[in-house]
Amino acid sequence: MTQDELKQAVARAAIEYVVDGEIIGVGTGSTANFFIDELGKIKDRIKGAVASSEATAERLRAHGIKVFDLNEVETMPVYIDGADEITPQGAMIKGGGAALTREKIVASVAQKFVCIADGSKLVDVLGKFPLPVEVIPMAHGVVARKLSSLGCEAKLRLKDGKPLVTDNGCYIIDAVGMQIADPAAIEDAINNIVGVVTNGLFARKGATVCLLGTADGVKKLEF
Ligand SMILES: O=C[C@H](O)[C@H](O)[C@H](O)COP(=O)(O)O
Repeated sequence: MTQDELKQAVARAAIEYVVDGEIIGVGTGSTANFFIDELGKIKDRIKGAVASSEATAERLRAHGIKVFDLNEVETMPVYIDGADEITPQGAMIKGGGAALTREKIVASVAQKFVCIADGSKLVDVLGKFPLPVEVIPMAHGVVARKLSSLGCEAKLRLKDGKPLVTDNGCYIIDAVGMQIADPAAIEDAINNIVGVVTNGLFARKGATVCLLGTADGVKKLEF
């Protein structure tokens, strides 16, 4: 099976977690996109969705799914999203698509986080994938220096030769080569740097369930 077929398989399997008549939290990225396409097929069963990015909102609307502003929603039963890395304990790195802050916000409102990922995303220790850190633009230099002092190479993410600008008008610094033996401690330490909006570690509130696409079928990990 190709990686896309594995992503499609977990996207289909995640439909089981959709609660009829409710608002569903929807993530960002290629796996989440496959999920949105599946959600489109059962759109009449749900009230709508909260999107974790402008790209996701656009794709949801293209399927005729109503997109709610998070400020209109107090709680939702489930948030469904991909990950860049996930451990057997449910801690994740997210933000390869620069949507980490909105993802963390929407996930914080959901009762359950269902992570959908192809098998290549399962790792024993996080950190091979560069850790994304969203920063206030005027602070990117000082934040990069402080990140470097934590033992990584801090690289400003570029797009077409210019700093990539997130949906929140901020920049992303990718922390390359960070040793993440204790994800919760690193998540807190980075979030405490002045100028950081948030970082892509989901350790404090990680996944509740992970649907992992493998050659032997979809495996379910519960945390
Ligand atoms: O900002 C992007 C998100 O955190 C994605 O969920 C993550 O990068 C995984 O994306 P993909 O499903 O494309 O591998």
